[in-house]
Amino acid sequence: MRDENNQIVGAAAVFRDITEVRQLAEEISSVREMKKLLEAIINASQDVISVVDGQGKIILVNPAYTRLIGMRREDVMGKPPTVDIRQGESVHLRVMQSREAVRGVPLRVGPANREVIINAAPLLVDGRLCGSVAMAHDISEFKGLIASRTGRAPLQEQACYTFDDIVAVGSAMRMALENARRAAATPATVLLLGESGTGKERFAHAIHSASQRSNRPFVRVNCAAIPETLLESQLFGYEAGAFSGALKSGKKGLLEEADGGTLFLDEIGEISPAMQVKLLRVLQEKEFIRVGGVRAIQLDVRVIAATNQNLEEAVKNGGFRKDLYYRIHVFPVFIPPLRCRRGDLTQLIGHLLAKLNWEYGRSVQGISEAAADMLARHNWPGNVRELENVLSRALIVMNFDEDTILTAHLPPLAPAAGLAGRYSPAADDLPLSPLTETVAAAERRAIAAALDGCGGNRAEAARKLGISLRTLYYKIDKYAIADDSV
Ligand SMILES: Nc1ncnc2c1ncn2[C@@H]1O[C@H](COP(=O)(O)OP(=O)(O)OP(=O)(O)O)[C@@H](O)[C@H]1O
Repeated sequence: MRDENNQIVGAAAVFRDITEVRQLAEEISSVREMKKLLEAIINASQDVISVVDGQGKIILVNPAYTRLIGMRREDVMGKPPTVDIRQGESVHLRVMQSREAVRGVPLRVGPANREVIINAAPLLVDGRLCGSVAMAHDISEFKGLIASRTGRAPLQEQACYTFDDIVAVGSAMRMALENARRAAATPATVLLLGESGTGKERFAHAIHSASQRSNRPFVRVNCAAIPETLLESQLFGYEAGAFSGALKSGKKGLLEEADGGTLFLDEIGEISPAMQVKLLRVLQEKEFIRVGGVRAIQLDVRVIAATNQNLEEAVKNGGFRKDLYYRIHVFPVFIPPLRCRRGDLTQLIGHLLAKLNWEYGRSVQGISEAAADMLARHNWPGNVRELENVLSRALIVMNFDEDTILTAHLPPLAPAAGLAGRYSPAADDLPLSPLTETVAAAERRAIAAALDGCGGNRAEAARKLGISLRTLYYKIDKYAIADDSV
């Protein structure tokens, strides 16, 4: 019917449609608001969250994930949940198979091999499995918290790095790596020699990880950081009531903590003559007595020692016991300074950038040619650690929309003598020890003689030697030139 009534019915239908559309629009907008709110909550969470869909593909990660795991959103989205795992099995896959939640699963994740504990649960909508959600917690944070509450340094009981985590391009470094690999396959005591920041600790981790003791503890003792008065009780532990302030139950020392595993004695050149005697006894007898105790405790540890000092020189001038030196000098591995392996620079920069991106929650892609050239011409007295610091500073000064390190982001770096021109990779890998040691010894002698000749006046000695005062201070420190010779 095409009468008036009909028209009224038609208009009512249009009005009803408009009302429905309006309601729908309101619902959509509130769903959008809810989605935004949920996203804001997930993004604000300090907990690391990742979600996979029903097909087991990653569909959501939050910024805390990027920071902790060290991988960018675009590197993981749409990928299987195993993409970020270094060690262990994917909890998402487990949850999807069992449709049950899991709690407290330890894993190692991301380029930095971060140790985390994961809880995960299935996403069930009307009984249908739609995916899985996981939350990761950084274990080192817990360890730090426990340490700050108990006042006790956290024990490092697992090695975090393998040989794959060591950049070694040039022949000198590859040789060091090869030696270390050989040493790892034996139970021999290893002595890591190299300047500060060359990667001795990383090598120690890698040797342990590749050894038969890899699933046993790895305990690092920084001999320079523990005060002399505490070193003995920290190393050997003590019996109940051994001294005032001692725990009633007594305490295990680091040696016992390392039993069955590896004991990493970092900065071994720093220990006092008295401790040298005690340590020698442990290495010879393979047993020790707790402070205040009488019972000898058997010990089964593999020792890796490291020093940035010239121990041979220290033995000659009486600073280090000869017998202890020979005990630890079983399998020496010399790690060359960065200035002698400039061919490693490009790869090191890439490796460190991945690590720093993770630490700073950034996604810096690379470095300009001019900036790389500037880094290649620096002498790197602080070695890889200095390079890491320079790159960290660059990341800090960069704006969030910049993804390439430019010279403007770098601090002033003095070009090394003889490297004023463009760096040529062919000039890589200066000769290895013993020539380096000979040169170092000659340098040490020259500096000590100059200081003597100038009555200890460092500014004058620096002028005579033709080096900056800063370099002189660095070298005095590096070669442990005693104050009395100054
Ligand atoms: N070959 C390498 N590849 C990748 N990273 C490295 C390498 N060498 C050193 N690093 C990094 O450089 C920094 C310094 O290394 P490390 O602490 O192992 O040096 P070190 O020789 O033990 O220093 P120190 O004598 O001062 O204790 C660390 O962050 C380490 O991870």
